[in-house]
Amino acid sequence: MEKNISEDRIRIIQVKSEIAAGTRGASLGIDALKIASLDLNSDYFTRFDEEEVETVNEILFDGFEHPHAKFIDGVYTMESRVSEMVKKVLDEDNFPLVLAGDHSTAAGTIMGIKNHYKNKRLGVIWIDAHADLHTPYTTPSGNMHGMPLAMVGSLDNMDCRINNPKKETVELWEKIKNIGFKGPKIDLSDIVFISARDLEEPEQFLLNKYSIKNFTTDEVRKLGAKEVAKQALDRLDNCDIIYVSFDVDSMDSEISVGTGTPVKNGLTAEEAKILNCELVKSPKLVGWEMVEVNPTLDTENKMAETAFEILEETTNSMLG
Ligand SMILES: NC(=[NH2+])NCCC[C@H](N)C(=O)O
Ligand SMILES: [Mn+2]
Repeated sequence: MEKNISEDRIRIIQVKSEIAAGTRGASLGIDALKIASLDLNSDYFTRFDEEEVETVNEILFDGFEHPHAKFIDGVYTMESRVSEMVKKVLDEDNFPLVLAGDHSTAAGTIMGIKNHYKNKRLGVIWIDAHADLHTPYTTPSGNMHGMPLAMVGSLDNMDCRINNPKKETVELWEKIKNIGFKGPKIDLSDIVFISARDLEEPEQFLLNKYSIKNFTTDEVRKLGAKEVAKQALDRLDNCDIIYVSFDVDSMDSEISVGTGTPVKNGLTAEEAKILNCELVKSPKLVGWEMVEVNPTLDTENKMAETAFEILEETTNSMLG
């Protein structure tokens, strides 16, 4: 078993990038979490060593050249940097706890994990309103935070093609899929979604094609968050290691106001907390991530305060 996470092994990796989101402001999410910790009188951010990945957010001022994969050149840089940082932290025998802006960089986290654990089978638990399985060929928006799982699954999803990205876009997309090493980092059937409820048809097609399980909000409510966490881990029984990605928009749009793409019928904050706290008890856990807090869309930092409480309890839960 992999896990024995002690307080001194946790490295908070900050990725204040927002270039892959469609709405501005997610790069401020990490600072909003820190403000929340102060307002809630928590010593959380004094407890762990931090790392920070340098961003390229200034490219936002230039406008985008790739309509079906906006700022893909910057996204390629970010995925590479995150991947290297996560690998470095794991190489040093520490635990990557990633706090990021837009969700695209979770692909970098997965690339870094797989680059360290080359021969291990990685299971991914994706708690999110969205499936983030688009490609430049299928995206409705061109926003690359809708694409991280396709990046690490090395997918194009040509069966569902609706866009015709230009040559330069495709070249960069190929480079992204091959960061770290050539080809897929995960098996698509080793993904479990929780509360994914705003999927486009090309994504639903992939869920069916690879028999990917999505625990709906209804199932979480009926079975209870603890039971769903158990069943999610059971489904990944054949995986050697587990990574959990928590997008705050998995929570209901009444709670997750301060995020770029809120969706109705989501989790309660309590359900999200229990799910994360249970999942991170797995001895196979090798990484955890929280994304998409956007204080510019919020009132009185509510989103960050809710997210911070989940962050703190989840971290305490992984320490055992
Ligand atoms: N990580 C996120 N918030 N993703 C939202 C994606 C929304 C939509 N599916 C799109 O591709 O534009
Ligand atoms: Mn997401």
